[in-house]
This record gives sequence, structure tokens and C-alpha cells, in this order.
Amino acid sequence: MPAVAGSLYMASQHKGVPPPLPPPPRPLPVINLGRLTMDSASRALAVRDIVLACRERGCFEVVNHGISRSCMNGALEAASEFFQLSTERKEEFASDDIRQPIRYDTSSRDGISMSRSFLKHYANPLDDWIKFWPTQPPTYREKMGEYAVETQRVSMQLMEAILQGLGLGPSYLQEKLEGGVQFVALNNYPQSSAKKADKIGLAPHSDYGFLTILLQSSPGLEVMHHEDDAWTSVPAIPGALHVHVGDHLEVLSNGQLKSLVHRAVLNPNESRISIASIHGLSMDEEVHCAEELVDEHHPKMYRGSSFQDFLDFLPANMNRYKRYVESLRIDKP
Ligand SMILES: O=C(O)CCC(=O)C(=O)O
Ligand SMILES: [Fe+2]
Repeated sequence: MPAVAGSLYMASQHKGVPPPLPPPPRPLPVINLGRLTMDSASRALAVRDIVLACRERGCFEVVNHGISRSCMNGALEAASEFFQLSTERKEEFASDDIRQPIRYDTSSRDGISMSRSFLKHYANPLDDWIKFWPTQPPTYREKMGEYAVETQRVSMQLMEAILQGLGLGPSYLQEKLEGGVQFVALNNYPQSSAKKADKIGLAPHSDYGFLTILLQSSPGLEVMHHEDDAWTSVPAIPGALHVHVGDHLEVLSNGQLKSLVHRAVLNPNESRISIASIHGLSMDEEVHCAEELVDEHHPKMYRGSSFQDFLDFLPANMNRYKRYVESLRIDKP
């Protein structure tokens, strides 16, 4: 009997019942976004698939989203060239103040960065924010700007589909979403080293907007689906983007959709870059449970809050909640 089978045999003999096999990992849904702009039957199927993926998995991959490979690669190159600048150059953007329009940091003062450096800035409307962005590398503004505009467009398409799928109608909140916050986080993780046992780049958390659209240079993102107690790694499918549900979509949907806990692990083969684009309402605009989704069988589950409230909440509550939305629950202890 081979050694492995032998040890399993011993284990099951000992307990009297064979050990249960772990369930095979379920592949993540991959959604063809082109169907949203085809005939109404195709759109209806795409809307159904998107809402099902949000409901059951909290995330999905999108292909055929209309963002060109050169635009996506351009954004990754711009990020990579920024992180290759001298420390002095990058630290021009260093700040402890989370309200700064642009911020570079390498430490874990945020409570979740274990091994990453990041540059975070706003992007929508681009004309209001681009003046704060780096001028080095020289193509940064052009390449990141093009990618930011494209992801904002995709976020609008996705939100229209989700709001339609929730029965709220595709133009629900449309103007507020168009003028809403787009917050872009560029993350840079070192290759994992054989010496260091800790392979976590970014600790488990949820994102606070409605949706996050994430582009990764190589695998490293891991997600924990709602019913699971295990991490699923998200493949870096060439040309695809990863999308997950944030805290404010959980609030808006009155808990029908749940924000997704995710983390980043260090890649054993190479350093890694990810670009997370977080989409929500404007700074002071409160997000509430949609009245249409509240009734006597589905009481309101969360209090309203804005992006600004999140920024106020964060400094004193580092590490208290993996999901900020827990702090908004009306029935919380
Ligand atoms: O690097 C990743 O894949 C995840 C990044 C992330 O979760 C974030 O920036 O909020
Ligand atoms: Fe995140």
C-alpha cells in the first residue's frame, strides 16, 4: 500500500469513519459583459448571471468589458514604474492623513497592510483629481487616467445591471453614481521569500464602496465566499477583471448582497502589482437601504452612512471589524 493511502487508511481505521474529502473548489463565475449591450434577452441573462454571482459568491470575473489590453497593461506599467522610483520621489506623496487626495505609504499603520506599499488617489471626475497625481513616470497621468475613465464606465454598466437585477431599475441612483467617488489603490507586493513564514501581503478585509474592480499583474488575490470557511485564489485571467461586492452595496440591497472578505498573499515567483478601483457615491452622500427592499418581512438592517463617515470611523477602529458594514448593523450587540 502506498504511503499516502496507508496514512489515510490508518486515520480512518482509528476514527471508524472515512475522513470526508474536501469539496472541489468551485470555479469563479466568468461573465461576458458584451451581452449587456446586445438584445434585451441577452441583457436579461447577463443581468441574472451578475446578480446571481453577487448573491452567491460576492464576486465574479468579467471579460469582453471593452477595456483594451493596451489600456490595462498601460496602467500596470505606470504603476510599476511609479513603484520603481526612488524612495525620496515616492515619499513626496507620503502622509498619515487619510483625507489627503493622494497618499503613498509602506507601513502597516492602516492595520491591514502586512507587506505592501501603496499609492492611493481619487479619480472621478478626472479633471478634479488628476492635478494631484504623480508627474513621474512621465506617462503616469495619461495611462492611469485612461484606465480610470474606462473602469468608471464599466462600474456604471455593472451598477445598472445590479440595480436592475435587484428590481430597482437601471437608472436608480444614476446621476449620483456618475458623480460618485472613484478611489484607486495601486498595491505593490514583494515576492514571497523562503525565509519569511508570513506570506500575507494584505490582511482580510472588505472594501467600503459599492463595487471594487481589480486588475492584478499575477495571482495573489484570495477571496472567502460567504458560506465558505476557506480561501479561494482568484486566477489572473489575461484580459479579465475581477469584481467584488463592497459594504455599501450590502447596505443598499438591505443585506441581499454581502460584501466580500478578501486578502492578498505574496506570490512565490515574482513581485506583484494590483490596481483596485473602488466605486461609491460622493464623499458626503449617505447610502441607505433601498426603501423598495424594506418591508415587514425584511426590516431595515443597516443605518445610513457616507464615505466621509467611513474615513471618520477608520482611525479609531483599526482591526475592530473585518467588514466595516458590521458596524452599521442596526441589530449589532
Ligand atoms: O492586491 C490585491 O489583490 C487586493 C487589493 C485590495 O484588496 C485593496 O486594495 O483593497
Ligand atoms: Fe480590498
